[in-house]
Amino acid sequence: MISVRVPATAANLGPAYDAAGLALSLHMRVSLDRAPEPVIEVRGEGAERIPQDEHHPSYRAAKFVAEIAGEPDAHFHLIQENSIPPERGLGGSAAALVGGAVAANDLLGRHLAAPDLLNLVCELDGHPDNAAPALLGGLVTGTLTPGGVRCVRLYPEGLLAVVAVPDFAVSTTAARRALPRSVPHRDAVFNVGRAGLLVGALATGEYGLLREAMQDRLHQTYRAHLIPGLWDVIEAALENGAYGACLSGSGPTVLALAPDGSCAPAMQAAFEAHGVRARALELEINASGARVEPPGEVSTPRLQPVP
Ligand SMILES: Nc1ncnc2c1ncn2[C@@H]1O[C@H](COP(=O)(O)OP(=O)(O)O)[C@@H](O)[C@H]1O
Ligand SMILES: N[C@@H](CCOP(=O)(O)O)C(=O)O
Repeated sequence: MISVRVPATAANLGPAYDAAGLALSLHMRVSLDRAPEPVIEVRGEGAERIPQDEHHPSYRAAKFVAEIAGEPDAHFHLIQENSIPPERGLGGSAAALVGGAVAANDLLGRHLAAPDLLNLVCELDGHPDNAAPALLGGLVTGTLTPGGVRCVRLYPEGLLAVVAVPDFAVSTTAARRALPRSVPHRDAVFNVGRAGLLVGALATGEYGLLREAMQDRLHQTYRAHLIPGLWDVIEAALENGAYGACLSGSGPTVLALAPDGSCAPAMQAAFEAHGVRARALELEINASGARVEPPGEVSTPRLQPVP
């Protein structure tokens, strides 16, 4: 059986909608073996919200890889041990796709080279801002082009990701449906400037710029009605030491980039003031991305809330 450990990701980082994402120290493990018929087992965080059949994203990705490897009739035994809360804006579905694709590629003889794997998982997810950092680790900024994914990976140092994870789900599909078909030109200009500043600040360590650089006009405003307290939680993070804060992916989780975890209780309290129970987690930036685990090096991924 091949086991792959895959990190959660926070996409968008405010203005970089569908363009940038950060890998986080919160993981799932996807284990895969050949089997005479499909067997899917899901354990851990949010298992009841995850398909336990061939619709499981890891299974679907594994089948895509099997087709490319010339084995369209292959079946698998899949075990997922999960610590990434599903439908919370922490890239759970992308991580599952990445885990299934990487495990199947290893199991079936590595027919896909690294760039092909990257293209496959980003295409399956529909946008590269979760799948690319889940596969590669660090901060990845990039885009889908007719020639495949083009991206750059950075590793910002001295930065913690504090996330406040509400106890309700928002599906990415529903949150994408909430977006308008067109936006005012001035809002597009607003975001282009901030997205550039964001990547520059994260590349150079000028984190004092993040407060401005993590502002957005392309998606958060249109999604705010789905997340009670969004603006107050962002404000609470900024008032309690965070460099910058925003919606994580399509939400409902709120992400703060900070020097330490001191903004966590205030973020949690701000959600509570709106009747939302939330767990606050202090996460590090994951540098390795998806990693095939050597046999014997199997640790159970655990979700550890801030006490
Ligand atoms: N951690 C996870 N593990 C496995 N499947 C997941 C996970 N998170 C989400 N999914 C699956 O992907 C579907 C789409 O999830 P999505 O709304 O994109 O959530 P997320 O923001 O967590 O990626 C879910 O309905 C679920 O079937
Ligand atoms: N750019 C996407 C990111 C979705 O991230 P997820 O973690 O919510 O799946 C979007 O904003 O729709």
